[in-house]
Amino acid sequence: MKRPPWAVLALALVLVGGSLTVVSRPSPEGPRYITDDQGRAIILHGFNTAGSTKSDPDAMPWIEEQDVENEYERMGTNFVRFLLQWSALEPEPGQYDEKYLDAVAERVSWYAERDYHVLLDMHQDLWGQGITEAGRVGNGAPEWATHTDGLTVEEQEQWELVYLEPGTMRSFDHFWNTTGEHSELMSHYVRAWRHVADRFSGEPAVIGYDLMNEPWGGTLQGPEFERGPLAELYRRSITAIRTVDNDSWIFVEPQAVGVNWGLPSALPHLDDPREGKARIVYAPHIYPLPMDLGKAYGRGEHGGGDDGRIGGSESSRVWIDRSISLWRRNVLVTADRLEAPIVLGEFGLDTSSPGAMEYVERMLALTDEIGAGRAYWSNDLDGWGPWLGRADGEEGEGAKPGPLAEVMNRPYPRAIAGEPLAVHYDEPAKTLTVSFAEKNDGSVTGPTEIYVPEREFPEGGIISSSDPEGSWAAEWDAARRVWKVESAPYLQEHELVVSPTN
Ligand SMILES: CN(C)c1ccc(C(=O)NC[C@H]2N[C@H](CO)[C@@H](O)[C@@H]2O)cc1
Repeated sequence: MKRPPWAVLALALVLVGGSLTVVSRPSPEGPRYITDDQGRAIILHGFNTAGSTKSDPDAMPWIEEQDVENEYERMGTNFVRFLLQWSALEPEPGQYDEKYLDAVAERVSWYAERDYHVLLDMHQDLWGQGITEAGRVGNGAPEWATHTDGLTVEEQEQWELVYLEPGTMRSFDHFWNTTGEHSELMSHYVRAWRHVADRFSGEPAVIGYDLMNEPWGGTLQGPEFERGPLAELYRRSITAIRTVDNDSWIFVEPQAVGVNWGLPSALPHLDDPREGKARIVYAPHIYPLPMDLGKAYGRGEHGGGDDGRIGGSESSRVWIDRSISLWRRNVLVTADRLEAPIVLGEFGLDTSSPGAMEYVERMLALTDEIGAGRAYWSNDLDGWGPWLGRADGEEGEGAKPGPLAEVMNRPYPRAIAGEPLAVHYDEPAKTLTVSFAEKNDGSVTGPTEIYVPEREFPEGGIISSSDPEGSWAAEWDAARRVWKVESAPYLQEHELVVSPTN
């Protein structure tokens, strides 16, 4: 599909503009981490569930409980970014649909029973269904909160272009109070978050709240948007949530456009009024612009060397790698400004595209290297997800796993009993190394937990520690395929290595 020339210009801006970014050093003390109720650093690996929510009449994802079981069996994930819809939560101003929240709670319980962490994502794309009469393109905001002022919204072959439609722009401008005519909208949104947090503050499986998916500033863009109304929405939502929930983590996203591609975000530091350390998480997405322009991560199948043009696959991969490097640098700078851990809220692609699995492996290695959690977009049965489609045959079988499930199913530390220093998976050797520093403040009360897949680790594989013989112990939980490791409490640093059974 040919993309408009402006997109190529945008690509050049991203990749050239990024090189002009003034980069301050990421924090000298290294990455920050989300911690659980045992004081352990948790490493979140999972999926967005699900894109199908956007068009479901009940605003629920396609999954049944068996599919959660199947996901754990096939990939050992421990995290889900679960899509919510404001339109289902608050169908009329100030009226919340408790049956909708009951349905959400039921699905949260499916994950809770399997030791997952659930991130509740107030999802939107293109504001909401109400931007067009047919209601076919947007999702998120309820009709009563949608004010296009009669301006046109034409459906587009490229869905992203609908963001630029006059009626869509106006809907966002009213929400951000750029028009000064509907200040009530943001207040409703903030109160809706307070209602959700009040409902789930007692649910330990709910790790936190992702305040808005891929924010779009309408006529406000860049620092004016991120430091203006977007920061205002976040500050008001954080304050409202903290009146009912002191302990959940609050995830904030930069504006999507530009930052998804690798450009810097201007998001400012956000205070957290909770008792104790701040629990704000920086949750960007990555979709490298060359890929958004339809370029694959393949290596040279279609000719085209690295001649500097966006030509064949070889030059595409070079440009995509430049996007990824730019994204890494700018994400670390913003996370350091926010003094926040990083969770990559979305990354994904058509798994049938050339080089797709190499791209996924690149992103898995990158998030390990920067200490970030990750949620793949998405868990849907649409060629992007890990499933080839629903299994035929007996009731209760899950969807059939595809190549992505194979790549995702790898050893990782679900929880680390200290300050992580490095997590590295050596793909060729199928060996995981986890090193961490002892916390001597008594805040850590649980063991390190490491998941390993059946494939190379039929009985758990071989686990070793840098701790002296006899000062550490590893217990194998065959049902969950998890090593639980108690380490010597008096040592400064520990290194655990899990390798395949010979
Ligand atoms: C112009 N704007 C504001 C814009 C353009 C493109 C995306 C996008 O591709 N997003 C990537 C994926 N994220 C959503 C769900 O959050 C998916 O539907 C997209 O594939 C977002 C915003």
